[in-house]
Amino acid sequence: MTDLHTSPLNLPAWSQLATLAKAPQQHLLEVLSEGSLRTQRMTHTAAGITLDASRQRVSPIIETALLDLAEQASVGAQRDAMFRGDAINLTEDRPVLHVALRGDPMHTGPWGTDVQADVQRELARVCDFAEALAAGTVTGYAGDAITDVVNIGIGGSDLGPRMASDALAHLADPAVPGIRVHYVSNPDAWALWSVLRGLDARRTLLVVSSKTFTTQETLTNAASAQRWLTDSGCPTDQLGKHLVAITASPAQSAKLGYPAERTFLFWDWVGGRYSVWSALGLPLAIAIGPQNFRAFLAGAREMDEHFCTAPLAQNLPVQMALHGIWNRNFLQMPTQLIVPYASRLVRFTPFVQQMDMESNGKRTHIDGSATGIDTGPIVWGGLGIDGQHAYFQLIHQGRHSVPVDFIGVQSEDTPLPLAATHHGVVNLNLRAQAQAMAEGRSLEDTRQLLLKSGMSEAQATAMAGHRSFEGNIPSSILWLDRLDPQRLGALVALYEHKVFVQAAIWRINAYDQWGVELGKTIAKQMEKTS
Ligand SMILES: O=P(O)(O)OC[C@H]1O[C@H](O)[C@H](O)[C@@H](O)[C@@H]1O
Repeated sequence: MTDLHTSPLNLPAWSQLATLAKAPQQHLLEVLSEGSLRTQRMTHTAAGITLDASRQRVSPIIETALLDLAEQASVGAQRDAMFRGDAINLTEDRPVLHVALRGDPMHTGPWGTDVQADVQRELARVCDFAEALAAGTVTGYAGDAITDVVNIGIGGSDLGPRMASDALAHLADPAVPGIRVHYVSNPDAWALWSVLRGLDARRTLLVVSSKTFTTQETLTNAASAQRWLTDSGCPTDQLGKHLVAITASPAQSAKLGYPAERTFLFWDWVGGRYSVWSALGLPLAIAIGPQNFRAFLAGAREMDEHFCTAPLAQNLPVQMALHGIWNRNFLQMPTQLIVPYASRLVRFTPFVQQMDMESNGKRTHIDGSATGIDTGPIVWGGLGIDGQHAYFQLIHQGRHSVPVDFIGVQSEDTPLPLAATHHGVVNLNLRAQAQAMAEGRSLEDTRQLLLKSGMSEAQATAMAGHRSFEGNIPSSILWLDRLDPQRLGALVALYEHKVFVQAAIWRINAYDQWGVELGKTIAKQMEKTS
């Protein structure tokens, strides 16, 4: 790769944006009063997801400068290098090819035939195994069909499949007996016991998910769960019937006794936090069925195609990344709130939190120099409606300015008689919050309202400060047509590419995570000396 900047500070568009940020800007209330033309211009759809970015604090001239920044930072060339399999993870000298995991099974992508063959082979193994489980042909030591799967893994080996299993829980029909999938990540004894105590060891399968197969927390839980199996009657020489390993280090899992035919592989070029598309998605494939798992991959592929082909001005991940950079680096907003309004997306924010913060929480450029600018935002949040009754107060009236991603679902098909009423309440609230945050309510408007409600002049003046809202809080709304495997796949890929684009502009390596090492090293030293 040639001609890549080392710091965005050297790019002309960065200086232009810095100048624009100092100039007075219109309040969002005024901006939005321009009407629907702005909304049309700033609303784009791909893969069943519509991004309405009209409430971002950008004027047309800022939008153009942001697009210039993406061009000058060679985002397109960097994207192509990732899809080609160049070793863009420079500190670990590895390609970054999670996109190949959801590539078209019928057409080899730019990553080439070797990667394609490996990916499709493991995907077929995963789907076959999920099918065999569903058919009841996978049995335990006493010959009983497996009914419960316990995924033991942490970080990237937990958050993705767990988030997606929750988001797509409606695909498991409670009237049809299926396989129940449980997740255990924390090595606290209760976390494991609270799952195992309800299970029958003869019908339980342990799926130990770990890229490295050296993670202390996961190995502690795995050893403890194996002990529970043997104490419950499983003969030691039959333990293999209850074990599955998912790993990029098969030598390591073999050493710990995991049978090769029950070991599902991924590779060092898949980052843990980008691994839900790989064999690591096995618990998800079990929970929702292989066909739905393939649809999840297909949705991500649709977003990949959009990312690779749509002009930058209409490119969803590029637009989200640029608005994030404007908020982070030029409007000095250090956090990013993500609030899904569909309760099934309850784990989406923690999932993106790992993906974004572990990827872009960096202070060193790719060339080893210090960035000198802020990089990845502090990602936080949770379900929107619940948040309204908790921390939204600070967003509306606190002194921090917090940009928001609202995530909503257009159509709802829960078979509850009043489902449409529920859905109306949820989406009405989403829209109301986005509007309230953007427009606010001025001191004078508030005072007038209070007077109209019957307050005296003195009372209204005293109360107005407490009851007015500055507004001007930037937000985007992401509307999913519906919550299905395809849209969920596309949504996850959208955030992955947003993170990629920001890293490409900041010129940091989004794909290593040296920051988690020091604590682990100290824990090991402490273990030795205690
Ligand atoms: O999959 P494993 O090798 O067990 O790693 C599990 C997790 O732990 C690490 O500390 C990293 O911070 C994560 O990126 C990773 O997903």
